[in-house]
Amino acid sequence: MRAPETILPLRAEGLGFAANGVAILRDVSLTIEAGDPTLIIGPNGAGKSVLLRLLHGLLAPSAGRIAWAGAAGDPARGQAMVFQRPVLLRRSVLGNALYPLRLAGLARAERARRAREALALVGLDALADRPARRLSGGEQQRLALARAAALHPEVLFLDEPCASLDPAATRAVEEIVATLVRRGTKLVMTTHDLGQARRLAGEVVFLHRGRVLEQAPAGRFFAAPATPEAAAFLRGELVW
Ligand SMILES: Nc1ncnc2c1ncn2[C@@H]1O[C@H](COP(=O)(O)OP(=O)(O)OP(=O)(O)O)[C@@H](O)[C@H]1O
Repeated sequence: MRAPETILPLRAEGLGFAANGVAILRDVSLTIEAGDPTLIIGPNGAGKSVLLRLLHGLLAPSAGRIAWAGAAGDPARGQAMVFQRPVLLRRSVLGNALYPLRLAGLARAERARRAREALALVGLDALADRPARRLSGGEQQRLALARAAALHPEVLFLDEPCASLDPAATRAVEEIVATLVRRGTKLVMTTHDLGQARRLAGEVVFLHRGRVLEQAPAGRFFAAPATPEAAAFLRGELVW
């Protein structure tokens, strides 16, 4: 069930991030609205992961600000994140799905219901009692998705969730993600896989050397990128 008060749009204004005196993100301003998935793409080292971590609140910006709507609520409650390499607890598959629900303060019966529902969503219900760390890479990533989905976030951040998966496992993750999108979850995702970006994106944020060069509807971005850097990236000619 969606919280009655939306936390979107999410606005970043003049966002900067520097580490050890090196600017990694510079003057990033963008608005993320409810609706179709936002895919953040760009060459290796462009700052995609750093941007996602800033938006999620895992990193603090060195400059600028991030503002969620629905200030009355706690934005942390409306969003969840899945990482490239999931960190699973040394407990069962079900135990992993239950854990964040307990942290969120949900009642026992509701925790059990949501965890079971999320495991069914990702096709892991039959493996509920297995030790999570013995799952395959693809299964572990599906469990990480279940763990996040069980929180019923309005916004789900995914950082290269398929980077270490084979094509079949990648397809499975994409199907789960598509189901979440159909259910109304706003997806904000980084990927280096242009095919995946084309399959999933409603809009594209193109990042290059720490700056947002384009934010555009996916159809327009892929058909007619507005900057020479994006055009070169789409041709496979921009490596940094
Ligand atoms: N906490 C940090 N401290 C110092 N440097 C960092 C930190 N996080 C990221 N970087 C550097 O910032 C740059 C951008 O990193 P980031 O991981 O965001 O890029 P990316 O676009 O996600 O790249 P990739 O596609 O290779 O994952 C890189 O040069 C990286 O080494």
